[in-house]
Amino acid sequence: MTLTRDHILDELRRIGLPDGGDLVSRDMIRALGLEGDKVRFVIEAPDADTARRMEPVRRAAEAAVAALPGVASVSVVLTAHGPASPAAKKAPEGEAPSLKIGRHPTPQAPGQTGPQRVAGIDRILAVGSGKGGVGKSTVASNLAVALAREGRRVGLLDADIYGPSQPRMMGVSKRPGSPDGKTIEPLKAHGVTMMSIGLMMDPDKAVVWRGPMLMGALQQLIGQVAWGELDVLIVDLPPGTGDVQLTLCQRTHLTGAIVVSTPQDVALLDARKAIDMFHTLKTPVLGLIENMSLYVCPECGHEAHIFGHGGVSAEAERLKAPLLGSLPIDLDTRLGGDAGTPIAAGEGVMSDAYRQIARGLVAGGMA
Ligand SMILES: Nc1ncnc2c1ncn2[C@@H]1O[C@H](COP(=O)(O)OP(=O)(O)OP(=O)(O)O)[C@@H](O)[C@H]1O
Repeated sequence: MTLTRDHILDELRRIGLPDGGDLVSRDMIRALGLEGDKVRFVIEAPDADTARRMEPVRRAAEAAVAALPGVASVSVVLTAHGPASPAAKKAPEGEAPSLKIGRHPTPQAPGQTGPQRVAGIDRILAVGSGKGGVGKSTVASNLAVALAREGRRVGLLDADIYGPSQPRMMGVSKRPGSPDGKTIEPLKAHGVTMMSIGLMMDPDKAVVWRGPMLMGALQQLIGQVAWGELDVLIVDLPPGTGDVQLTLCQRTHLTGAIVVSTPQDVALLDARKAIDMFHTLKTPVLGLIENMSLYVCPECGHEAHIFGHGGVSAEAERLKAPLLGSLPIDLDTRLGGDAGTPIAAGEGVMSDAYRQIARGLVAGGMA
């Protein structure tokens, strides 16, 4: 018999807690890892006092899992879901949310199957890319700002759990508040209601979440943030085809996905994988955006196709999906993103380009 996570969880269900329930039913197991014959996991107590009293439980859990056939070593760490750090308490928004971001996802209610709509949000657009660094987050933030300038009620959710960049790009750093400890108050920037997983985490701590915790975090960010009434929510996905994409497409009713790519072949190969994933998950691909398509020399006006030319439009044709726009390499786009003022918030050629993409989406009923 091959050892699986389910075997371990079944064993942990037998470990009762002094105040009722067991380690699994009380949702205390985190980061359960199984590598060959080595098992490791974390028991997360609700507070430090409880954690101190739970040392016998930790030992019992360790012994129980060590006794399973096929287990050579077990490492169990006991931690507490502590109060907010003093730095967070000092945040100008008042109390930091006491929400536990990264908990396990809640199962769908009986009778609920397939992707669910989110109350108050008319459309959800996922912005994805096959490869990192192609400008997906830049496009997501600028598109959000351009749509807001068209009078749409726009939300921007930064779901790039491994490298959230929207706080920097949109120029927000406040920790969101949670007056009732249940809902998270989003922030507002450049006319866009926004929330980023990056605003809920300690920026100095590495993220070590595994699949279920990522899914729980995403569920919370969509369902527990007080988005209000939105015409469109733009979700900035992590690059590639991982758990976040899968969860979002399977659990949430999406209007569709927009895939950003640079024109060179390697980026396009990865973009194709992302597109295939959306097709498999039955999420309509609404169109492609080519980023960094052209460089115009500011000195002499010479045009250079640094990353190649025509690849994204050919791909769009092959897919029978529209090419929503082509955006050149532009220094001010990069500077604006780094400074927290997306280029689409100002005036000029790039802002016009984003306005045109935004108008196309509105005209097509997609935003
Ligand atoms: N059209 C552009 N012209 C110039 N710089 C750009 C352009 N688009 C994006 N950039 C810059 O390229 C860098 C990467 O962009 P961005 O973070 O948006 O990519 P990403 O695909 O979201 O990356 P990741 O997946 O790693 O989050 C940033 O510094 C951004 O300012």
